[in-house]
Amino acid sequence: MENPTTSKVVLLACGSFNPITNMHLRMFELARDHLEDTGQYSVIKGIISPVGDAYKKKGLIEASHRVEMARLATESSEWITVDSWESQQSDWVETSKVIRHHYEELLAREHNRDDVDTIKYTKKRRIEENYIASSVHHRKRDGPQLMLLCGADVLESFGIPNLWKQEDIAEIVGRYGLVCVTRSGGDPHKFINQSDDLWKYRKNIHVVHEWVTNDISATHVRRALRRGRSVRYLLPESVVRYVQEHSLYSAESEQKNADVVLAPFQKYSDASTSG
Ligand SMILES: Nc1ncnc2c1ncn2[C@@H]1O[C@H](COP(=O)(O)OP(=O)(O)OP(=O)(O)O)[C@@H](O)[C@H]1O
Ligand SMILES: NC(=O)c1ccc[n+]([C@@H]2O[C@H](COP(=O)(O)O)[C@@H](O)[C@H]2O)c1
Ligand SMILES: [Zn+2]
Repeated sequence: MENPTTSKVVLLACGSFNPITNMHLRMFELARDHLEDTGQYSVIKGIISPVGDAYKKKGLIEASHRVEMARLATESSEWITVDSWESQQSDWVETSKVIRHHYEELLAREHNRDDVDTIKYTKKRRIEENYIASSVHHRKRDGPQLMLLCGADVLESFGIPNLWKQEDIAEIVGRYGLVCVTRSGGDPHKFINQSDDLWKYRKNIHVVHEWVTNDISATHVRRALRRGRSVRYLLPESVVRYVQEHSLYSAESEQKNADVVLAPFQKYSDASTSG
């Protein structure tokens, strides 16, 4: 029987998705199982938010392609969706602002079910049914929670100087919450233990252990593609087809932004030098 005190959760994953891989999709399934297994949460929706071109990461191809591939990849999911708001902003948007944007949308949707959404109608209807079912069964005072979903490498990147603002980390982890999926080579528990800031918010950080260690990375996929190797079964078939049809990922595309500083470094190094 369902626990009447469960909180509704929406999971938001920010990243390059250059291109989206099966592991990005698995990350959502693993996180939902983990959260629901605690008996405290009911996960009603997942959002993939590809970063905009202004992030300037090396090898980052146009957002329109990355968004379209993510759309194709999530077509068969009943609960994972893609949102292009972040990718359409002309400047790079800090993750804390992306979360705020989606949280405001979520609250607005709670009050107005007629708002426009990019997800197709059937998926929208299923998600809305979930909302309704959860609000009938679990009369929680507060609305749904939005949590950031990431791999352990993103959590560990919190420790890289000039990449994240301390107040943003505090807001993401303290106010919203983080779901972190283990990735080979990382040890999120150790990282949390060693950081006073993260330790303070440890109850808001849900570490999901991926037992089937999976080393799929978009870097590996791009490398295979520019060498003419197969990437079948690492990506959804529709994404493999899209990559082929548009001849994406070449030696040339990998050189994009090669001599440009990543947007957060640009932003925070400027801030520290300008006083
Ligand atoms: N194999 C994986 N295990 C756990 N998390 C993953 C895995 N692959 C990607 N992620 C997570 O998915 C999110 C988006 O990642 P991103 O788009 O950078 O993919 P990536 O495979 O790491 O790509 P790249 O190699 O270009 O960095 C991040 O939170 C990242 O940690
Ligand atoms: N300070 C910040 O808000 C900050 C810093 C670094 C990366 N990020 C985000 O984390 C994600 C990381 O993506 P990659 O792992 O593909 O680089 C991106 O969505 C990026 O915008 C945010
Ligand atoms: Zn990555």
